Amino acid sequence: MNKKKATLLLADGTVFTGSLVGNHGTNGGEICFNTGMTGYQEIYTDPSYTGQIIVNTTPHIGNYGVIDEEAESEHPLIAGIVVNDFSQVYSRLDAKQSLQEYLEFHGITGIADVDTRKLVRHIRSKGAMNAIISSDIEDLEELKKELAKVPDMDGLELSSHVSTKESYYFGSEDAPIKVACLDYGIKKNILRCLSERGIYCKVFPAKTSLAEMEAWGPHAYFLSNGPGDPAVMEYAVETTREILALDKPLFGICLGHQILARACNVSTYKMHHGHRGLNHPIKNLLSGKSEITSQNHGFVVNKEDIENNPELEVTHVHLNDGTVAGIRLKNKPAFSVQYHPESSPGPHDSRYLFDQFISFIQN
Ligand SMILES: NC(=O)CC[C@H](N)C(=O)O
Repeated sequence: MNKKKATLLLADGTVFTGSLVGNHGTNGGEICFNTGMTGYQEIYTDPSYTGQIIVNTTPHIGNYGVIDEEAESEHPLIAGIVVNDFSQVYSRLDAKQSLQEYLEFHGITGIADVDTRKLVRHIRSKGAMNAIISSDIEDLEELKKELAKVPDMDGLELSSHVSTKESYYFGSEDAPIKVACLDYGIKKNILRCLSERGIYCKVFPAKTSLAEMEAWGPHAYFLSNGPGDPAVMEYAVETTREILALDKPLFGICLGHQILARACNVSTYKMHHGHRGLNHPIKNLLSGKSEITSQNHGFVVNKEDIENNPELEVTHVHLNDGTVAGIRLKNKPAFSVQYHPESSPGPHDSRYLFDQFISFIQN
C-alpha cells in the first residue's frame, strides 16, 4: 500500500517522520503518552484528552476496529495520534468500522511508523510540550510557525467548550436517587456506573448555577473529569463551594477532584509529564489496600496545602511518585479521586468508590 508521508515536530525542535493515518491535514496540541495496552477507542473519545496529541506506547493500534458502545463521548476531540504499527485491517466480529475510517470521519490526523519508544523516552526526560502533526506541510520552518500558534495547556480553560450545551438525563427515571452531574467533559462510563447503582442522573452544562440544579431536587452532586487546567476554572470552584455549603454528598473524579480541592483553597500544578495508563498503583490510606487504576491527568493537587488544611484528609496516594490520588472532607460527605474508578478502559479495582458515594447518599 502506498503510504502518504507525515511529520511530527515537537516544540523543542525534535522531528519524527512517519506515515499519515486518519485524515490528512495539520494539527497541533500538547503531546502526551498513554501506556495502556488496550482501549484506544475509549482513550481517543475521552473528552479529557481535548487538545492533546496521544502517543500510544502499545505498538499495535487499530487491530480490533471501532464499535459505537466503546465511545466515551460523541466525538473524539483529540488533536492527533502517534502510533507505531497502525493496522488498516481489523479482526472483531462486532466492529463497525476500521480505526482509519473512524479517524477520517472525525477529521483526526495521525502519524504511524514512529519509533514510539524513543519518542516516549524523550517526553519522559524533557517533560510535556506542544507538538504538531502534518501530512501537508513538509517545510520545517513553516511547520514551526504553525506550532507556535498552538496554545499552552498551562492556563487553558477547555471544559466550557466540551460540556453539553443543554442538560440531559441518563438512567432510569424510576431510580431512587437523583444526582446532578456537572459536565466538565464527562465520560459515558461514569454515567453508566452511577445509573447501574440506582441513580437517575441529570447532566448539566459546566456553567449551570446552583439554583438551577437545586430546582431539580437532587440528593447529591457529581463533578466530572474534563480537559484543561483546573487553575483557570473559577466558575466551577465557586459553584463547588456553594454545593459544599448545602452539605449534600459530593463526589469528584479527576478534574472534578482538582476542582473540589481548589474549592477548599488547595492549589494545583502541572506535572512533568502526567499519569496516563491502566496500571497505576494507588494506596487507599483508609483501608490499607492497594488498587491498580486507570489514569489520565497532567495536573495534580498540592499535597502540602491539604496537609495544612484541618478540614481535609489525603485518602489515596499514588505509589509511583507519592502524589495525592484522593481526598475527603472531614466534616462533610464530600470526597474525590484523581484517577478513574469508571476505568473504561482499565481494571475495575476502584469501582467501590461509586458504592461509597451511594452509601453517603443513603446515610
Ligand atoms: N481526566 C481528567 O479529568 C483530567 C484533568 C485535567 N485536565 C488534567 O489533565 O489533570
